[in-house]
Amino acid sequence: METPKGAFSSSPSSENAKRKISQRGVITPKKQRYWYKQNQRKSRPKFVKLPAEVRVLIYKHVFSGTTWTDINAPQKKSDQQENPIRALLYVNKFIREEAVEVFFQTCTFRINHYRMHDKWRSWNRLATLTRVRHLVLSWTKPKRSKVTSKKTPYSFLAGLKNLRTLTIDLVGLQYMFVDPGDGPIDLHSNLLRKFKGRYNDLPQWIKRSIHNLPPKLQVSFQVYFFAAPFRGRIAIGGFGVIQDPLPDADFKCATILWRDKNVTEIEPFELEKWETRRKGLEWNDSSAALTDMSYSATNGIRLNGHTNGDTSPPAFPDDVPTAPLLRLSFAKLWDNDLEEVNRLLRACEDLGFFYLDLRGPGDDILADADNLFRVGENLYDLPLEEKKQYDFMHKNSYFGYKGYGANVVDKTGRTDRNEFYNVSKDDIMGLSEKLPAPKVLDTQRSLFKSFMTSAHSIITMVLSLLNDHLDLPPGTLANLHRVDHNSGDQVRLIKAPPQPMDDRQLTLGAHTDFGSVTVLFNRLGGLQVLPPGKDAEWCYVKPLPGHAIINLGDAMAVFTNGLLRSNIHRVVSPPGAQADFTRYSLVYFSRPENEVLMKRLEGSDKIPALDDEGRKEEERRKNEGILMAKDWIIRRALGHRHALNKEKAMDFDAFQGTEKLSRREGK
Ligand SMILES: O=C(O)CCC(=O)C(=O)O
Ligand SMILES: [Fe+2]
Repeated sequence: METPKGAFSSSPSSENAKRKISQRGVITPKKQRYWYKQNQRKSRPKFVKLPAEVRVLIYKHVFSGTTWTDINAPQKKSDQQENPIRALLYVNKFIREEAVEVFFQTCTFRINHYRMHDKWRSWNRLATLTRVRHLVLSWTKPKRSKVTSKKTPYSFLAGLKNLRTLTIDLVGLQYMFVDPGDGPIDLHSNLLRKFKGRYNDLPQWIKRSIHNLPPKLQVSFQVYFFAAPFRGRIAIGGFGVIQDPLPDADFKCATILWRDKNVTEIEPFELEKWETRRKGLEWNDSSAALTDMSYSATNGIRLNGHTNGDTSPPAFPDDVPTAPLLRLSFAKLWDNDLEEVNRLLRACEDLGFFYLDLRGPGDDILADADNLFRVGENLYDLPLEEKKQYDFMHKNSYFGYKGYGANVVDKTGRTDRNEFYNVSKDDIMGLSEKLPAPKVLDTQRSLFKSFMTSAHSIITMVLSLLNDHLDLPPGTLANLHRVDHNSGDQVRLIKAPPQPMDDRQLTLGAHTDFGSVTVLFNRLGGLQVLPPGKDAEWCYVKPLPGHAIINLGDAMAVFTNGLLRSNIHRVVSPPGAQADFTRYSLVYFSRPENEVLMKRLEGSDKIPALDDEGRKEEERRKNEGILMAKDWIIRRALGHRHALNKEKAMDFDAFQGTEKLSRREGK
């Protein structure tokens, strides 16, 4: 909401403020002095002694988000007591004159058509009408039609000279019931018909009034969807229109979130997203549905018990321990900025994790990442049966889909709490046979290609800088990771739904990444790293907008015999209130080309020589047939799949990566 222009930009004691206030014609300096003295004399609380801008902030705080159904002032003392917020306007003349402006700028008036017949006459006469900025008209088809007059009750709209937003809420709850377990349902056409019906119900004179509103006025219609538990069944419905009846109107749709039978949040969304929403209308995950009946209302009507869908999640809390990742600039590294390169080296040796600020030169990949997050949401909206068709583990491939709970995450045999889908770089770049994939992915191959190309070039830059630092022959690392050669590089789209409050477990088990360099995009918290050292504790990595999280994997630790770190990390429920939200994340994993050997690299004096333990380790890899990057990665990626490996999936020693090297327990 706007601050009254210029009126309160400095303290009342300053000449400037006095001049501005008096220019506004609301309070003259004389009046101000008078009230000030009055207050001093009576030794009342010194509210008016506060700087004017602070008073305005207080008024705003009190009034913001309030909705009123009555434009008239409360007439009696008892009205004011019932209405403590508006009572602020009646404390005294000074406060009223100041606050009333803020009141009208900040709050919304709502008129229900049903009650118009006894309101509109008095409203028509009100001088205050010109001050109203935000109005919601809610329309219910009257049961007993009291509104007979041909003279439109909406003539008062013409008096709303300063109206900024008009929201037309075609209330009229339409709902249907669905039994849990009914399986996929397509409600779209049904709801569409009902919404159109609501709009058609509007009398011509209302439509005319709406059409005659000033062109600049922002008119919006509301569409609400909801899904709410009701006597062991699910009521699903919506109200409003979803068709733009005014060609130039700013059409808005909204999703309502119900919690404990109350509307707690309304999320607006643009019409272009309607198609995406529509897909969400299919309720297709009946196995996950309704484990929690307390509420559910999501992007359309996707019920999975705990999710509250894609209303904006709260910020990452500031009272949880976070890992001290360095924040590096892509632009500076690209320019070979000496200081920035030194920080990169420090980050790769100390923690093996850092943030990369991509804003500016990395805007393209940031935009691709945003789009891929949406692709991820569409992908996971597919029915489980369809997604399962793309699980290729039985063909000894980790590309494709991994179902919820398919991996063991600890020695006790607990399973993960996420789904993911791996998209192969070789497939997208046409370097290998095309894998079967769902349409939502197949139609996005050029987006994947663009994202993969950008991610790979970031990785090549990091590898080249590390190469210089390690004094390896020029191009050594980059030549083990050529984008046009076969490797296990992949994009991973991950979805982790919220977990029940009393049963939160690992979403993704503790691990080191299997390959070389990982580029990760997070929106919600939940990723944790275990810093080196014996007594270290898990710390969250706070997602930063415009930044990727970069980390090194097993191959870099092996190539450099532990000089560079491949840090252990895991994923848990997002911290604080974020835990109620579905966590999507997006990763690019780069890996050495298929035939590269997982061994200490030759050719650098900086890389420590292998000790006995290290030599044994290399020998073991050779004997187990996992010396080649390709085999190393398959073993790591599929080892914990219980459907493949049964009891063995719990053997964390058998499938370990460079965890021990990463722990540096002695240091
Ligand atoms: O989702 C995340 O933030 C991390 C995922 C991850 O570590 C992985 O897939 O290897
Ligand atoms: Fe990872």
